[in-house]
Amino acid sequence: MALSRLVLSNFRNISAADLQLAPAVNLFCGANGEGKTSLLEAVHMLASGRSFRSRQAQAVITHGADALAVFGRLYSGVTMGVEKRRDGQGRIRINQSPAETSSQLAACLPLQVIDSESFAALDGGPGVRRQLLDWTVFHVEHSFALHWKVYQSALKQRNALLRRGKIDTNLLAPWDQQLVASGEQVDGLRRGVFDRLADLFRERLEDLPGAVFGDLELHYRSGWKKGTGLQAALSESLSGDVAQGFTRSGPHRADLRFVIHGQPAHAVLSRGQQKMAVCALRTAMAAVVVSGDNKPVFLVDDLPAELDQHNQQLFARWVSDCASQVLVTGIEAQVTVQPWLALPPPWDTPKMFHVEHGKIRTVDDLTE
Ligand SMILES: Nc1ncnc2c1ncn2[C@@H]1O[C@H](COP(=O)(O)OP(=O)(O)OP(=O)(O)O)[C@@H](O)[C@H]1O
Repeated sequence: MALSRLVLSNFRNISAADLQLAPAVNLFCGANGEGKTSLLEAVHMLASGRSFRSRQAQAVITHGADALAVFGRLYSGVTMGVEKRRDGQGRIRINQSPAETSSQLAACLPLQVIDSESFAALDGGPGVRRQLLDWTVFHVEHSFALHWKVYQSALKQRNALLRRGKIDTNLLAPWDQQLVASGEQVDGLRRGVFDRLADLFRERLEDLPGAVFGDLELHYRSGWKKGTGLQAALSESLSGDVAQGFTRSGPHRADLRFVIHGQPAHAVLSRGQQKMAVCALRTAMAAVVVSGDNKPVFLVDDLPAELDQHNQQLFARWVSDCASQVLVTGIEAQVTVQPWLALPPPWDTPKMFHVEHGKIRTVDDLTE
């Protein structure tokens, strides 16, 4: 669901901004360090309650200010607000009422971010890829959040017992039961979504220049021994789990693998090819969610970096097929606007903003 209005106060170097956003493409251009990424970061905070660059809200609040606030209105009329204070307190509101969890924000405003950290989908740890799969499952399978929560709480209890060392294994039984019941559910929901995701990912790879993409395979790993039930896997690894003090099998160890001729994809693909593989994955994730009826918003930090013009245009087309809206940053306005101009309306008429010293203004003329 697209954002129609975005209001910020004391967000990094942006002391105040009140923006009317276009329903499709919004471009934010300016020199280094002027506040472009901060603006995307603010939208991310609105959709999740946290920054994508810093764990500490204090780092994000403008130096010398006590609190930051981000407010957004969606084209549907829904309003959302996040406030963070320097003392660690904060507030989340949806339609002016307090929200209990940040996942309520995520449900209102599904978001995809593509920035320099996105390469971690290929070269980072399994946790990053698990999160990507789970983002997709969360938005299409409404029971997923509950099963995952139950699983994580059982896992915490089981690990606490395992850490004690010599334990009566009967004590583990109730937690194992909960772990198996919720863990099999989590795995089943992930598998169903993964199959759709893998098909849509492959479709996008077919658009890409370079035979190497024909050899790129995406695999799902459940987190325990193939062909075994979770209960059997837990029993089999029990002595090792007791020795190590934690549970080594289960959906908390799930992973997605990107493989080319048996090698991790990031060891084979060029940097630009890696970025396109990430873009293919992110837009495939969004396309899975679209069939669930809530189109995501894309935040793209410096789209032109590493991509030639053909790939930028391809990405713009993928986004226009699966997103409700995109906010893109770039340094040169003329370069940043190019990929969108050949798309069908309303994607061909980007709204342009210039960002300078934390001040954001709309511009009509690209040479301004
Ligand atoms: N808490 C803060 N208070 C005030 N200013 C901050 C704070 N944190 C960061 N800044 C400054 O805000 C500016 C915004 O940086 P941002 O990353 O948004 O720039 P950018 O336009 O995306 O640049 P680039 O093109 O280099 O990526 C930087 O100059 C940074 O030093």
